[in-house]
Amino acid sequence: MGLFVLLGEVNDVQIRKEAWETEGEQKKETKRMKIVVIGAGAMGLRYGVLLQEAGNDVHFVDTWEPNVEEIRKNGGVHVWRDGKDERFVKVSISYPEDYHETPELAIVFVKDMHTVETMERCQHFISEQTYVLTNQNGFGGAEYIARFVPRTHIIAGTAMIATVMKGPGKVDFIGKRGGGHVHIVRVEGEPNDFIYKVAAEMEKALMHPTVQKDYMGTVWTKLVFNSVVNTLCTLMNIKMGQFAAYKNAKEMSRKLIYEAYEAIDAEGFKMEVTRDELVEQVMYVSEVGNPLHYPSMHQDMSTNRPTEVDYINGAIVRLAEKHGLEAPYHSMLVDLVHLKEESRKYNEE
Ligand SMILES: NC(=O)C1=CN([C@@H]2O[C@H](COP(=O)(O)OP(=O)(O)OC[C@H]3O[C@@H](n4cnc5c(N)ncnc54)[C@H](OP(=O)(O)O)[C@@H]3O)[C@@H](O)[C@H]2O)C=CC1
Ligand SMILES: CC(C)(CO)C(=O)C(=O)O
Repeated sequence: MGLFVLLGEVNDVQIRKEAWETEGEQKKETKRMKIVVIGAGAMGLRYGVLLQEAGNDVHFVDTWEPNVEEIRKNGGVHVWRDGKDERFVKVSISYPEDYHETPELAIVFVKDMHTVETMERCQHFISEQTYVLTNQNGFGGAEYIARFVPRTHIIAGTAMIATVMKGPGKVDFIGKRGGGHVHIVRVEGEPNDFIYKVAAEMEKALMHPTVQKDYMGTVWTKLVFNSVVNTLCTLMNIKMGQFAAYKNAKEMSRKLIYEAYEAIDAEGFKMEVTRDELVEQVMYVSEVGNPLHYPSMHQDMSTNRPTEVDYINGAIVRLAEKHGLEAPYHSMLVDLVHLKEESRKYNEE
């Protein structure tokens, strides 16, 4: 099926099938996975709640005080689905310093630029056996984690799942239950039993995981996707569907994706999809997948926080420069986003 191929899953059908086939046995044989989620923002809560509801033992740590205090006070979080069907989910949360157990899996969902300072506060509970998973956007998260954790124990990847933090202790899961998918990949080493165990838990949580084999290709494919959608929606203050509705949206996407792929091809990354397939994916996910979503960078812009543009479009510019190339569209977008970040102070006056 066309989209299936576009989303880069075709190479992994076999791997995915195996994860499905072993799921029933694993349910019987394996105990629940002990998971700590580092960063109880939008995506941390999404993964943590879904994995908890799939039967795992999940604890959250966060450094954002109003969030920790609100969740503690209430004993859980309020969850919406596309702004509707509010429900309350009990969760346990603490500051990193107050957590002293040994998780099998730590899932990092802070913004790229906060990864190092957060990992410093978490390293006491990361044992030699702990695997650390990140599905942060942009290029950098897994590399920062590698300062604290052996590369063989880092699982990187990407999430085509949209989530919005409505305020401390309040999260909106965008998209239908079971919509979206994640790609996971070991930063170093072939897929092993542990990554399949994680995939099986994700499958139970209806997150539709695919185990990939190429770290850089996996991360950079989503990075280029975000370099179009996150950045343009943030600059224009629009939802993904509103971007897709613009008559020249496809041509704009094509220009940005082609420019990025020049640098990527020079570096030799093995991307999940071709440049034209990625153009189609941007249009499809914006139009059909998440038309009502304001991408995460937009959420940062509107809550007066720094964006991840340096890890997304900025990473493309740096890769181009490394190969003596120019990336003028992406370079301009980086400046426009930073200009908009700075301009917020004038709007407040
Ligand atoms: N949201 C999405 O749909 C998707 C996001 N991602 C990626 O996942 C990673 C995490 O993003 P996401 O979950 O969206 O991040 P959030 O902004 O929701 O949460 C991340 C952290 O930011 C801080 N924070 C959140 N909201 C506020 C606020 N209003 N005021 C002050 N601080 C706040 C919190 O801790 P602290 O202040 O200690 O940092 C929180 O733990 C990023 O790399 C993102 O690109 C990937 C796919 C989809
Ligand atoms: C757009 C999305 C959800 C990918 O689908 C994303 O990565 C984000 O909001 O940052």
